[in-house]
Amino acid sequence: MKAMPEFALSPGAPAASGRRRAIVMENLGKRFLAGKGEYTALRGVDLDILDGEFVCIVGPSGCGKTTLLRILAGLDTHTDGKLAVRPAPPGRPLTSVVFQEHSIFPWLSVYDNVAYGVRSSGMPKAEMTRRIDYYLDKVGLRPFAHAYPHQLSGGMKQRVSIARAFANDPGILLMDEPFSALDEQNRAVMQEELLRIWEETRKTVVFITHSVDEAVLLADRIVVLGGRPGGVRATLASPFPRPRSYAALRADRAYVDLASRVAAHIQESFLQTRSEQTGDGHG
Ligand SMILES: Nc1ncnc2c1ncn2[C@@H]1O[C@H](COP(=O)(O)OP(=O)(O)OP(=O)(O)O)[C@@H](O)[C@H]1O
Repeated sequence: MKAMPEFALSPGAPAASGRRRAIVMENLGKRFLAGKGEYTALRGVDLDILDGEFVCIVGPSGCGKTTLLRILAGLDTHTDGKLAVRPAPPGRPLTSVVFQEHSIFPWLSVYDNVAYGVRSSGMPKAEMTRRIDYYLDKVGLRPFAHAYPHQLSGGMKQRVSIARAFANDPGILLMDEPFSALDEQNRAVMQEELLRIWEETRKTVVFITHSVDEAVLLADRIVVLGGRPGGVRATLASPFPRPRSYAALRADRAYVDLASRVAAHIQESFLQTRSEQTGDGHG
């Protein structure tokens, strides 16, 4: 995907924190055609995401989380406001997306699935092999490099998607509920694996989840979307140092406090979303 031309309007200027902004959304909105009218899924979204920041987006069902991610991924376009994404360095993709359902090719081996994007980057073969092996190791799939997707569990397939996304080395990693189809044990393992890889790469990540615990474990900042049309209802900064582990975090009183605050904002957004549902021209 190409860098969006509006970035010229806001060329990587530092945010108040002094860190560069990776994504700038100003009054961003999305209207879908719905029957003879239109349906506004997002309205007035003002949100900056900083370089190297791990942002989790939470909010009630239908508030526009996936719509927002699809717009950031260039899979859909915004209809109102401005969006600017800092261009990735030459030879690197602007974004990579990991979806809820793994999206790996059944006819390719684990190795070839992870290699898929990197192969078209023009990278020298030795470096490519080193990078793919590195991420296969990170997600514990090196012994399965020559296996095919039908020989893997759901958790292993999702690991392939994650290894591929990191191996592509995108400017921004977008994740839409990547662990929600996994059982609790696999989910906990994957969250810690993701944290470990992220610690090493410090990529800009936008991660959608329905799980408050997951958001608190992973995020530097949690953004609560809500309402109909959806918009930013709250943003909460995480006070927890890194590296993090679930065990240590759960024993921290501040963890319970932050999780309760996030849950309260989501509940508030849910009630607001429900009360705004009537007369929306949808369905
Ligand atoms: N292509 C489309 N055409 C019309 N309406 C759409 C389209 N895509 C999404 N919507 C509507 O936009 C709203 C937001 O949908 P979206 O999938 O972004 O919500 P969400 O917060 O990700 O929900 P969930 O948590 O259930 O996945 C919903 O009301 C949905 O029906």
